[in-house]
Amino acid sequence: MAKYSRVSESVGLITLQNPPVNALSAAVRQGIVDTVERALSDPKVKSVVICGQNGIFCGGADIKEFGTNMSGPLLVPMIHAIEAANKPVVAAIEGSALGGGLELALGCHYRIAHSKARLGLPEVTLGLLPAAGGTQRLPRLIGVPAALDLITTGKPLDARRISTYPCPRPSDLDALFEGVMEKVRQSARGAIAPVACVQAVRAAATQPYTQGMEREKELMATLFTSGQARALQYCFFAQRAVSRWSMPNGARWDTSKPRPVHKAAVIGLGTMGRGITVALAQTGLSVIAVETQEKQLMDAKQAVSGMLERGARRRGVAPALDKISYSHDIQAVADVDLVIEAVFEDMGLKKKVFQQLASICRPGTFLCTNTSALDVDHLASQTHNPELVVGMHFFAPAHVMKLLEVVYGPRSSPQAVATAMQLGKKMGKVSVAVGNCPGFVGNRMLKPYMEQAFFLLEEGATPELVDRALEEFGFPMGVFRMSDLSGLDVGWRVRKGDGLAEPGAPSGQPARIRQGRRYSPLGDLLCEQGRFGQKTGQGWYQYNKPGSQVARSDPWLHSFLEGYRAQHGLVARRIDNQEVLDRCLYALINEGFRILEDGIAAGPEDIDMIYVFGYGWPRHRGGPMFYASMVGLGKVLERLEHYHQAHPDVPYLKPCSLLWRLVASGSPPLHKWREVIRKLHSQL
Ligand SMILES: CCC[C@H](O)CC(=O)SCCNC(=O)CCNC(=O)[C@H](O)C(C)(C)COP(=O)([O-])OP(=O)([O-])OC[C@H]1O[C@@H](n2cnc3c(N)ncnc32)[C@H](O)[C@@H]1OP(=O)([O-])[O-]
Repeated sequence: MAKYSRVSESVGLITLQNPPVNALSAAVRQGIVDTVERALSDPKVKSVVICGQNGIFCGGADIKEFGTNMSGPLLVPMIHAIEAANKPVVAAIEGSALGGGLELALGCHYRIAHSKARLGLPEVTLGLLPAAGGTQRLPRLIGVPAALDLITTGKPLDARRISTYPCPRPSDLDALFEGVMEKVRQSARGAIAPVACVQAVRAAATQPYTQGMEREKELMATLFTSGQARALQYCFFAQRAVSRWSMPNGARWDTSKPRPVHKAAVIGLGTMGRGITVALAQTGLSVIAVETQEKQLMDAKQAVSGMLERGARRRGVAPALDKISYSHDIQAVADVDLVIEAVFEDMGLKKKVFQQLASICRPGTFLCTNTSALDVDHLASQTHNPELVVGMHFFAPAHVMKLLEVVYGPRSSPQAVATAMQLGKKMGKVSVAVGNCPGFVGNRMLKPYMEQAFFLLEEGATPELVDRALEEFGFPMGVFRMSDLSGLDVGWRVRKGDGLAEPGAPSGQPARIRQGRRYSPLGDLLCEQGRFGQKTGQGWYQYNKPGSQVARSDPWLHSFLEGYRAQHGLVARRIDNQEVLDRCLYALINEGFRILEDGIAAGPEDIDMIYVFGYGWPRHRGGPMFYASMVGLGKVLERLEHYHQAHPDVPYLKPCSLLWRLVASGSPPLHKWREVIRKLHSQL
């Protein structure tokens, strides 16, 4: 696991060998200890070089070992021994030196890095801190401010020449640490690792090395056993697991070959279409951007160019303006490899576009829709080759948000899914393959979550109370602030389409019952008043002016809620944070179990990654299904039953049969759920 050789007579060369990233497993650590000892005791050897095989220095500690009984030499004494060596030891860094890998390099006396190498301490993203001396050595090497930045964000750096480093000279250390701590607490949203990172670097800056190392060890011990570290490490593997997709018909990632896509088209240049165009062009594809309205086309061209220029400035590259050609004629897409339709969310309009595409595009062109909830199979049936049709559901802003739901219908070919998944990966997205149903995975689960929030308002809560509870849990925005941001009219249009938001219920039907179940018309009533959220300056909150983002509590809304309750004979009761979390989150999780039961998502990791990357679910809580497994499935079931008994007219609160089954089979850990689901499907 660490090869030893002697080069040029006097140089001992130690090569880390543990594909794919030379992670520091027990065997590698043992290999390093043995080979360092050998080099130091060989009188012919005057200096030692440590490098990694296959162009990568080292990806850090072996994360897979974290959940196990760790054996083998410890990293800290191993690195100390290298630092204490009486012969010069040099780290020769190619590819990546991350986490424990960089800490190993920091223990060496010199470091030489390839100009393309990436160096970083990403431990914080796994809920940990660099506890092999990283928080103590790095500030000593590059200064406190730069070390704080690297350690608290986990972002990697390119290798740089020393002359380009700013000179580390903090004038007021206390103010610096307080400032960083404040910033970290705000952006961490309840994550404890970034805070511990600041505390550890503070020890480096204020205490002797040995005491600093003690502090680092103590903080790491707290993090290591925290549920947050488990959740973040779960996310690391889940993010990689979702690329190994499978479909219920047995098609899989490793047996389906994607087709290369060089030229793509985007139809419809509203907010989504513009973002998708930018994302494709930045990936290096040629893009035909189509918008039939001349004025809209001109506006879109200006907006897309602006986005590309800003992005290029940030990344220090040339903007990919010449990758895009604009057209108001859909015929321009005749020779592309793949089309992404992003017109207005209206089935009639989308059907028409698909019929046109089917007759214009050359045979074999993949036709994708960016719908967020409509039936992909129905669109596929408008074409001659339904096997070439899949959904590519991007999230706004499409060139920024990491999530892509790739939606397959019953007739989508494995090759079409593989091609969309690979294109997503090229665009830097976390692509998750999901089945076709209204709302797919993400928006389908959002429905019961939002419904509960509305019901809580009817029962006595305020938007402020509900949002605060969800934000304290770790969401960047509560449900009502989010709804104001994305526009209340969007959901209103969908509810009208579903025959729910009729002004005045059909005769004989109470206003709070629709289609035989409890319904809250609160959102519809606000829309009827023209309160669409931020864009109109009023929604669940009030804003200084239309477009402003600073939400303020609105006395009008509070008296509106009181009037509404009085009109419907509802008596407001006290609702606490726990009830908000229980009702909103467990209703969402229950739908997640239904999605697994229906085979719409292949496993809980898929759902979790959709929520972490697309819906602001706090990463340090691992995603909704992971969270349910941490809370305990028995408890989730018991709470759902309790609330369903209290609200029998709310079907979303009725625990679904997969949850019952999992609890009946002893609440197995999340990685075993697939077995229970498989059994369930084989019995159906
Ligand atoms: C005492 C404290 C010590 C210390 O402070 C703690 C640490 O070091 S914490 C650690 C701090 N270090 C980090 O957080 C670095 C985490 N790693 C990365 O950021 C990227 O993997 C890297 C940039 C290295 C390569 O990117 P890429 O080229 O796009 O490749 P890829 O990402 O697709 O990975 C390929 C395969 O390798 C697997 N695997 C990777 N790393 C590890 C690991 N450390 N372990 C185990 N496995 C690892 C990965 O799961 C995947 O497996 P599979 O079965 O094929 O799905």
